[in-house]
Amino acid sequence: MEEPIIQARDLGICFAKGKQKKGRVKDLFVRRAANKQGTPAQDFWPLRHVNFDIFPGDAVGIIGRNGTGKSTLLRLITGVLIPDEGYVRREGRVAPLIALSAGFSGELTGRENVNLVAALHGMTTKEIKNKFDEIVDFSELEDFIDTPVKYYSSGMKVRLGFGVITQLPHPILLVDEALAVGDAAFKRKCQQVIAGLLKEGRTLVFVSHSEGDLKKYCERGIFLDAGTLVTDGTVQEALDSYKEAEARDQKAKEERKARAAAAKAAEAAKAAPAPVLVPGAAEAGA
Ligand SMILES: Nc1ncnc2c1ncn2[C@@H]1O[C@H](COP(=O)(O)OP(=O)(O)OP(=O)(O)O)[C@@H](O)[C@H]1O
Repeated sequence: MEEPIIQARDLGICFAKGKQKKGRVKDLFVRRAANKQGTPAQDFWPLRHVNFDIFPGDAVGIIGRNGTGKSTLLRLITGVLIPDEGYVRREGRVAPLIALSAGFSGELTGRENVNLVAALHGMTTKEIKNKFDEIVDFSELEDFIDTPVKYYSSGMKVRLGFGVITQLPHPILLVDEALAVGDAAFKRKCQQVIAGLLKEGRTLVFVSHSEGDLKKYCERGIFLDAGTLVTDGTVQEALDSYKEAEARDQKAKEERKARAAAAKAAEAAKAAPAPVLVPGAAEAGA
C-alpha cells in the first residue's frame, strides 16, 4: 500500500489567548512547565485530535471559517509550529507559499531576497543562477528586482514568493490564500503553474475561502470547525459540510436573538405600571 506523504495523528496545539506563540525551542520547555501546573484558564486549542493521511499527488483543500485553525495546520505541517499533542509527519520537503513572502527581508532587494530564500530552501548557487531569470520573469518584477522589498506591495511580494516556490523541487506545496492577493492575470498564471506541478505528481495542500479556487485545484477537501476535523471527503462534501455548519449557526443565532427579544419584551411588560381602574369609568364611557 502507498505510504502517506503527510500523516497527522491525534494532532493538537494549544495557544494562550492574546499571546503570540512562536515555534521556539524555549516554548517547548515553557509549555511543559505550564502543563505540570495544569492548563491555565486562558489557554485554548485551535486544533485538537486531528487525524488524516495525505498521499503523493493528492490536492487537498482546507476549508473553514475565520480563526478555525487552517493556517495553524499549515504551520504545523511545515514544522514552524510544534504540536502539544500527537504528531504530523512529512516524507519530503515542503515548499510553503505561506511564510515565504512574509520571510522576505524588507531592507534587501528582490534579487537579494530571491538568492537568500531560495538558498534557505535548499537550492544551490548554480540552481539559483540557472532559475533566476525564470523567477523574475514569472513574478513580472524585472523593473523592481533591485528595489528593496519594503517598497513592494503585498501582491508584488506574493508574486516574487510564488516565483521562487515554483522553482523548488520539493514534493509538497502548501498555499495559504496567497492567490487572493494577485490580479486576474496573475491568478491565471498561478493556476497553470499549479496544474503543471500537480501533473508532475506534486502534492498540494491549499487553504482558501474561495469555492471556485478550491474546486479548481482540489479533488479532496478537509473541513475544520471549532478546532476539530469535521469532514474529510471530496471537496464538494467538505464544502457542503461547511455550508451546513454556517446555516446551523445562523439559525441558532437568529433563535438566540428572538429569545432575547422575547425576554426583553416580557421584562418591559412586567415593569410597565399597572392600569389604574377608576370606579364608574367603564359605565361613563358606555
Ligand atoms: N502564533 C499564534 N499564537 C497564538 N495564537 C495564535 C497564533 N496563530 C494563530 N493563533 C490563533 O489561533 C486561532 C486559529 O488561527 P488560524 O490563523 O489558524 O485560523 P484560520 O482558520 O487560518 O483563520 P482565517 O480564515 O481568518 O485565516 C485564532 O484564534 C488565532 O488568533
